Amino acid sequence: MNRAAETTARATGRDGLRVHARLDHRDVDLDLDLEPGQVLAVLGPNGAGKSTLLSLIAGLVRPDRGRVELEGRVLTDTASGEFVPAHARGVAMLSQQALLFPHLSVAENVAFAPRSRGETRSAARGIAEQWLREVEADELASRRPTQLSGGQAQRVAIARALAADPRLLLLDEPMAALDVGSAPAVRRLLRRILREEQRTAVLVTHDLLDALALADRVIVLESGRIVERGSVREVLTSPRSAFAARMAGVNLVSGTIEEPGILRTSWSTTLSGIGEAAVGSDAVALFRPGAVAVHLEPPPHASPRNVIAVTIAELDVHGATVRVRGVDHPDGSTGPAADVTAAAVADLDLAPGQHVYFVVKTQEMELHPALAPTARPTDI
Ligand SMILES: Nc1ncnc2c1ncn2[C@@H]1O[C@H](COP(=O)(O)OP(=O)(O)OP(=O)(O)O)[C@@H](O)[C@H]1O
Repeated sequence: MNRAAETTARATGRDGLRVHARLDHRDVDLDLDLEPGQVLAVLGPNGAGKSTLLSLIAGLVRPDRGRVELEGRVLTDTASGEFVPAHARGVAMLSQQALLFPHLSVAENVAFAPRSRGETRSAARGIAEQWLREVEADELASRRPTQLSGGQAQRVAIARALAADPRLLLLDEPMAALDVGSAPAVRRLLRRILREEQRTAVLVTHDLLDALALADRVIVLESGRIVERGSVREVLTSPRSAFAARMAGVNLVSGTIEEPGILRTSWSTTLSGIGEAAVGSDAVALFRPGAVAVHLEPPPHASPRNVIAVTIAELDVHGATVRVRGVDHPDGSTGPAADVTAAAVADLDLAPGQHVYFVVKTQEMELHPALAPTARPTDI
């Protein structure tokens, strides 16, 4: 099959990835499907279970209960005892560090997987040359890994992963260890490889840019459970978890819907907004920092506006905009943020410790149902 035909088969062929796995001692319980040709970004705080998910898929960790399938092939099944070892899964992993074999040249590193699967020396060399060209690293072929920059080494690691002809790529924060100068070029390269070749991939990242540039779907993990899932756009425009809201740069306040369009927080602030959340249900109010006006006194005729009393925690300057951060809410959740102009900060003479009022129009306040209980019950 030529590359184009192979790509089409990859994208339209059989099932993609299915993971249904529980690991008791890490308290991880995950359940996800990914269509072939899609890239899934996995977001979440430290210790949420992101690396564990990759290890379960790669065959580095066995679940206590569960099943992992790739393109219709069972890789792990605790019910039947099936467990395909890591090297035979057709899964390639790319980590933060390139982890090239130090004693081999760049070309030999990339030729390693084709050689291991039985290609002749010259065929493996040809495959290595092709992938090094693909990642624009062909001129590095005869170098040793110690003679490469971080960005160059990561390009070579990408070529080495692809030369193994994987059915699935696992990317564990591939740009995290690169300096700001080389990360964009590697991100562009990955975007080209993932998107143009319609590869199926799972990408663990802490960087919103990676999710936006590379992924079709997003899951957010917290405490070993998937708390949000959807398209990148859905999750980042209407986040429901505190983590996704922070990543998306929106304010999130939790509470209960007291009457249609009114959310009451546990510290008895009421917020009026627009949205479908039902009376009596748990809900979140979302508003953008740019939609907040900062006042020194509560405005006398605030309706239909929301007035939130805030103590300023800090001021962060981003170009001509200043982000005014409030101290955490009484329930311990992240305090609200407002983006105002530097001129407004000067006029109001804002400073940390000061008591101010954040004012947000009702139309700018979105009310959404809160997340379902975090643990999706598993039936395995
Ligand atoms: N080798 C291990 N043995 C036992 N428990 C582990 C092991 N590795 C991770 N854990 C635990 O499993 C849970 C999930 O950890 P994991 O490393 O998957 O999180 P993560 O989301 O990748 O975090 P980070 O962003 O810090 O890398 C945590 O409670 C962690 O302490």
